[in-house]
Amino acid sequence: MAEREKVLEIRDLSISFRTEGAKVNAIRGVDLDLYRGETIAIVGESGSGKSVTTKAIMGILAKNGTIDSGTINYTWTDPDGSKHTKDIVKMSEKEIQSEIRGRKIAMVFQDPLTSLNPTMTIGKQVMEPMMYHYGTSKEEAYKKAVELLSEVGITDPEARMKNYPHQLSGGMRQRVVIAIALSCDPYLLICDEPTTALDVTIQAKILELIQDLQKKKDLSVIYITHDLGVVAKVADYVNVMYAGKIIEKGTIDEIFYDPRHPYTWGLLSAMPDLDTDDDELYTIPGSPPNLTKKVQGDAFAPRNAYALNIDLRLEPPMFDVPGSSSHKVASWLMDPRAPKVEMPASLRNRIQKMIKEGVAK
Ligand SMILES: Nc1ncnc2c1ncn2[C@@H]1O[C@H](COP(=O)(O)OP(=O)(O)OP(=O)(O)O)[C@@H](O)[C@H]1O
Repeated sequence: MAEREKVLEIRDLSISFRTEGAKVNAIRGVDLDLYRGETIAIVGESGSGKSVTTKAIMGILAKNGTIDSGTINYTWTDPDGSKHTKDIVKMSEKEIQSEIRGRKIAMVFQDPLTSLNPTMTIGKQVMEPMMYHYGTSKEEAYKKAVELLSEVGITDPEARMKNYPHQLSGGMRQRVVIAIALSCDPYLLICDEPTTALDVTIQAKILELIQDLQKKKDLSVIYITHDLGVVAKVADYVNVMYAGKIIEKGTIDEIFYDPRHPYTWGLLSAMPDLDTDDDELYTIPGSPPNLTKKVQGDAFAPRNAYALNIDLRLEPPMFDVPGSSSHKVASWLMDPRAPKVEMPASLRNRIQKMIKEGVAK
């Protein structure tokens, strides 16, 4: 197997927001790795910090946000084979704008309407980034834009170039957004709930499209999503976030078939499947902690039926799951001295079923 090439390495990232009267400690020491051609997913409930983490990578934090500590090292290889690494945290807005955002790293958001300009033709919107970042001539950009639209599955691309976003369906608009994202040949694509706003049948097509393009262009992809069904289809590695921290990470099989953190158990139990009625769906009791207050011990402890005494006092470190180099869990239950705790029987059954059906890709 070829050696894996790391493209992104986040270490100890902490981000806070100033709000009226209080500081929100939204991201509390995140470590994340991404390799070329691979896909990672960041999952977790609303407010766990998925978007803020990826926005920091793109240098688009809200004005009231500050990176308090950490590094976001991005590595790329130039056409001459030379390797470069830069810490995005230390780059100026101007550098990020010209080198990173929309060029080496591109993003696809949930709602294509918010990322498209309603007053500009599709063609102009696909052409502009190439002309801005690479100084591509208008003629060349036009040619490339038509090619890109056809590559993302838009039929009659020359006619579509003249259309405005409202003249296209939701799925088609998302294809245009993907074409724009790919127009500057990025290394890394960040997809923030890319299919949530779309019909189920269209969802599957868009995911397939992203996967095909990823293979063709050897892209690294980060998905952020609530939807574990999407994760199972696309991800190689999963990072589970809770209250601004990654609390479990591993390969797709490790997270879906051998989850260890009670929060991950909760997320998997809450995942709808074809046999579950919506009204019998499990929800994790309680709500996430207030991040304006100092979190004492394990942030999940108050919602955790398996919490130990130590969870209320001390924050758990990342434990390695024995026998795996990729599976890591921040829970005192992983300490060799902890009592042995089994996941709920209903989840165990569910996982058996998932294994049988081969739910994870
Ligand atoms: N500009 C801001 N000002 C204050 N707090 C913010 C700001 N942006 C984000 N936060 C807080 O940071 C935390 C993480 O938010 P984030 O949007 O990353 O969550 P998320 O996991 O992406 O949620 P969702 O799935 O709903 O998008 C939340 O507590 C949120 O309220």
